Amino acid sequence: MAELDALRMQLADIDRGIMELVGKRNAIAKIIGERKAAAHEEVVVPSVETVVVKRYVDAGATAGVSAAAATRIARAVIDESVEVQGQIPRHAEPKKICVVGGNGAMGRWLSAFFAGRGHAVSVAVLDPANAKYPVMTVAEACNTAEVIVVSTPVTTATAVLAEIFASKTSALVFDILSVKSPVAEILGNMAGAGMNVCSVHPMFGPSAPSVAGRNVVVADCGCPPAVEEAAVLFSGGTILRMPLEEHDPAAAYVLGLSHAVNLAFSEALVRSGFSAEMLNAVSSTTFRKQVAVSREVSGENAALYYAIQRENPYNDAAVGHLADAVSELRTLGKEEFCERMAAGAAWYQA
Ligand SMILES: C=C(O[C@@H]1C=C(C(=O)O)C=C[C@H]1O)C(=O)O
Repeated sequence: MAELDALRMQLADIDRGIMELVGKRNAIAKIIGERKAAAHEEVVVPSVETVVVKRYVDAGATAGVSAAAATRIARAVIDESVEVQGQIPRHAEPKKICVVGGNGAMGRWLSAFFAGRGHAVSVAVLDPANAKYPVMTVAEACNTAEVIVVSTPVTTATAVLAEIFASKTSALVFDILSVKSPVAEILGNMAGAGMNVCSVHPMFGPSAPSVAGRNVVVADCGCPPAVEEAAVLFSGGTILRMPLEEHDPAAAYVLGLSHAVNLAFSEALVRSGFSAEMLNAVSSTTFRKQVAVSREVSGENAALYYAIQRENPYNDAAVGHLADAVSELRTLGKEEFCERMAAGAAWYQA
């Protein structure tokens, strides 16, 4: 026992040393992050990360650490340094920004995010008593704000955009909806009338600690300068510019399909009659990973997830492929099964 205790003390010393090194690494990453912030550059540099991961794998091979563990450790320290860099305030030219729907989960995230960057944030909300920022009406925002962010549910966004359209405001206007088809027409009309409008989709939820390393789609609905103006507001994130009409076909896969897979997985578990405790006790590697994702998805905002399934007209085709693939899996012959599995592997390789 005394021998084990002594060995564990040695491990404890090493563990503290590792944390000390990660802390030192973070401090250097922070300096790199400050340079990036000053230059309005993205935090994540995938080509550098590839080199870093290889460095861990190579050093691991020498030190007797498996490639798998070296890769996981590399990922953990890189993710940590990305978050450190994401917390560095980015000094943009301060703007008067009104977040419509500023009491919602993403509305709150955006308000705090913009306020943290030195912007003067106000909100237009249904319940002013719960607001964390000065409250104004949409009409007032149209008169006084320099940026109006529409962060409402899909069902109310069109009416809000119509009110903004009617005001002919000169403010930069964008929504952050997960589904763009319901607002594509009005956004196009607003741009056609000369308004400063685009459409943004942060590809993350309100639990994201920063924008660093996270994708932000900035979609063009006919006013390219608005795209650039909005991109600056999200500087540090990984900005992806695209024409508005390209958003929903892709979102049907990166949101609709991936939610559907997880929702169906959870539903199948509910129908199984087994308890979570029982299946977790016999879990396989794949089951454990799948449960981690599906469990997280099951706790998300149901109204939003419903809209993502129902309001994106491209979703039916994406989820249809899933339904077909699952039903065919039950009858495929061995040869075809193997071919399809190989085709899947090849798709990821390409
Ligand atoms: C530290 C940097 O920023 C990020 C973090 C990296 C890391 O922790 O090694 C590598 C590349 C970037 O994605 C950098 O650019 O060097």
